[in-house]
Amino acid sequence: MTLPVRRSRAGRYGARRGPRGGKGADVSEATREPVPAPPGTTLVVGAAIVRDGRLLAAQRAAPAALRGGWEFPGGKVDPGETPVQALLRECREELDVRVEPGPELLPRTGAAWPLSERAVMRVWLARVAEGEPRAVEHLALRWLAADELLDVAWLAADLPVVAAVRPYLSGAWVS
Ligand SMILES: Nc1nc2c([nH]c(=O)n2[C@H]2C[C@H](O)[C@@H](COP(=O)(O)OP(=O)(O)OP(=O)(O)O)O2)c(=O)[nH]1
Repeated sequence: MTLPVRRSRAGRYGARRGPRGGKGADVSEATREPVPAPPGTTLVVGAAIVRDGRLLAAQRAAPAALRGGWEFPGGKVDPGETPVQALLRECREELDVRVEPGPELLPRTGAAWPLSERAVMRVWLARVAEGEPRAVEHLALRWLAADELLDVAWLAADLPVVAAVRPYLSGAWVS
């Protein structure tokens, strides 16, 4: 069966379907040209770290309004940094691990996942290449199996991303 492609986006990102059809989203290679956030928009990056069929979720400690909410490890891209550099830095700072980014998880519409009126997030599938994640800045970490994905209170904007990760929990995207 030929899987549908999103032609308008495929050219820009070199997007391809995931190995199992990637029902929730398209993926692209981490090495593609970075896509800047629209002017006036903060670009956040997140790592969907998968191991043994589980997704790593991290519980925010701050600010107060977000404390207790669960998210993808990551943060804002600093000036002069590429998004992938920011992803690696944030995972080192927050989890004390080196991650290896895989394909980017793309929303069906738009260049990135909307977080708010002023922020968007780009998310890469990733695996731990070195170290064991520990909650350096977060309250807690959890490895969530497919049937546990919604057991934690994700930040609202993350829910579509979590749904998009689900088909990739098999780790089959790791070549
Ligand atoms: N890291 C991360 N941030 C998220 C997610 N979902 C979501 O809405 N956000 C929001 C929360 C924050 O308002 C913003 C990211 O800011 P951050 O505080 O993580 O960034 P940072 O580590 O660079 O922190 P700072 O230098 O600004 O203190 O994006 C997510 O899954 N991961």
